[in-house]
Amino acid sequence: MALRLSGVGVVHPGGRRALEAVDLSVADGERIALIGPSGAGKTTLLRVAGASLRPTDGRVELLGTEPWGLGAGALRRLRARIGAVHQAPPLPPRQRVVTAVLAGRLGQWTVGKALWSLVHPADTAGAHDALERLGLADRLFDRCDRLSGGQLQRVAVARVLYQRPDLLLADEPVSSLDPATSELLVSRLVAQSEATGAALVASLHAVDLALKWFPRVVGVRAGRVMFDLPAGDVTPARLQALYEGEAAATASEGALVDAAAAPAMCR
Ligand SMILES: Nc1ncnc2c1ncn2[C@@H]1O[C@H](COP(=O)(O)OP(=O)(O)OP(=O)(O)O)[C@@H](O)[C@H]1O
Repeated sequence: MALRLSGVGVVHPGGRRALEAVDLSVADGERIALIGPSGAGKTTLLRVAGASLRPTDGRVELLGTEPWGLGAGALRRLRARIGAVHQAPPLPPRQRVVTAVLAGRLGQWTVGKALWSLVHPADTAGAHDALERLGLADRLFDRCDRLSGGQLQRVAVARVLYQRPDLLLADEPVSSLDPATSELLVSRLVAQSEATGAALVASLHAVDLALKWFPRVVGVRAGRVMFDLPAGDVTPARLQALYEGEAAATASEGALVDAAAAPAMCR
């Protein structure tokens, strides 16, 4: 099992509850899209799934291990098996594209090799190959601050392709991208999952992409899983129920929706 969350709750500093009693299991090789309105808790859920945020309540099992019972070294090795694409890729502006891509494997290399690769890129052919899959091979030696926002997002995806993680987590990887580039990025993440058997969990505001590329779709609203369904069962009515409470939920200072009061198809 790639990921198992049981009764997970998160209260952020300041007291805002972002997740409540979330149960979610993701098998090896499975592809899941997280959808839901802004502030629903998707990023928080992905941070818990990537062991970068310890939940306030509940249990997390990640690639067969409970991350929060591990020592620092074992936790670092576990995190090196997880690949994450963020909404705004944290790429140092002066870094060269090749170095940014090779950084995907820093966690898997010895400290010496990792430090040396910052000066002398160790595997330019590998970085070139990953960038080629995203149509960006000609920018291999450019600096990151010479790239557009969309090109930077492609570099961030090239980095996880190069990393070859066992679990792929993508937090709105196509925010502010044009439709063709969005399609390219999602298709490459899906191809990577299929080729390597890595599970893929991606949050997406583009519902059409979620339904097209992901066999299973999880609707999240106000910190709770509202539905967890095969893509073919996500009807317009379910989507309306998921998104229609957005304004009300925001207005009530993040108050959680009572699951018992949720529509019948929710669980
Ligand atoms: N670091 C933080 N400190 C305090 N509150 C936070 C923090 N991160 C998120 N929150 C709050 O937790 C709730 C869920 O936020 P989260 O970012 O997980 O939602 P989201 O579904 O990813 O939203 P979006 O689609 O807009 O990215 C929100 O109410 C948000 O304000």
